[in-house]
Amino acid sequence: MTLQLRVYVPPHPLIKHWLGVARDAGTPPALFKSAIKELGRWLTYEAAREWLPTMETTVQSPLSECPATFINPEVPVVAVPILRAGLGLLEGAQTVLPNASIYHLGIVRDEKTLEPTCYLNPFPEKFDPLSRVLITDPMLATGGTIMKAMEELTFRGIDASLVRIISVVAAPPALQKLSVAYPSLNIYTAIIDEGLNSQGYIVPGLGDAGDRTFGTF
Ligand SMILES: O=P(O)(O)OC[C@H]1O[C@H](OP(=O)(O)OP(=O)(O)O)[C@H](O)[C@@H]1O
Ligand SMILES: O=c1cc[nH]c(=O)[nH]1
Ligand SMILES: [Mg+2]
Repeated sequence: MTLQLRVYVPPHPLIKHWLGVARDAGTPPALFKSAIKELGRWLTYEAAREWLPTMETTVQSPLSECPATFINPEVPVVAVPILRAGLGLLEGAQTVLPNASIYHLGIVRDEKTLEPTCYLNPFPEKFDPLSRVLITDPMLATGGTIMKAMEELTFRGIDASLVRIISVVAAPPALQKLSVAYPSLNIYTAIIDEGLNSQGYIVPGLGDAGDRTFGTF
């Protein structure tokens, strides 16, 4: 598979640790949710590098004036959790990006056809084209869901190169689709798995992320 887009798998011990906890079928929902939150925190930290806009100024230290760099408050930072499972990652992301505006995007895939349906879209008609957008969705499987999310954003003026996707497990079909449609996109994931089973679940994956987060088995 040839990928043009940039897919980062940060080699961080905390990311590996929480991925192991999330993968373990014996992990109960409360701990699973904590693991996903931690992954959201560290993946967002990694994704923010060279993405969050900064501004240069000076501050007066107790001893003298010195240069200082701050996050530029004029550039909108937008987080888009894909319901339901993206909410767990969002919790961690918000610890890194406390001032982000949150737009909850509801997309569910049909369990038989695997086709995504959007049931909640609170987006404005147009976003500020300079907006930095973080999409949170733990599972990139067939890619139907994430492609729909990208379509809804780019249609409203978002530049794909300013989007960061954080996911826990990404599979080749999703990465292939994103690569063809959005070559300038950047994805941060805890792992890239082998592929999908006949029901569209990622193998080895971690099962149904939404059900495991919210205890709906
Ligand atoms: O790449 P795809 O094949 O489209 O699958 C990935 C999507 O499937 C899951 O959501 P699901 O539809 O189960 O909704 P949920 O989060 O509400 O459980 C997951 O959270 C992703 O959003
Ligand atoms: O493995 C998968 C694939 C899609 N959605 C999930 O929650 N898990
Ligand atoms: Mg689900």
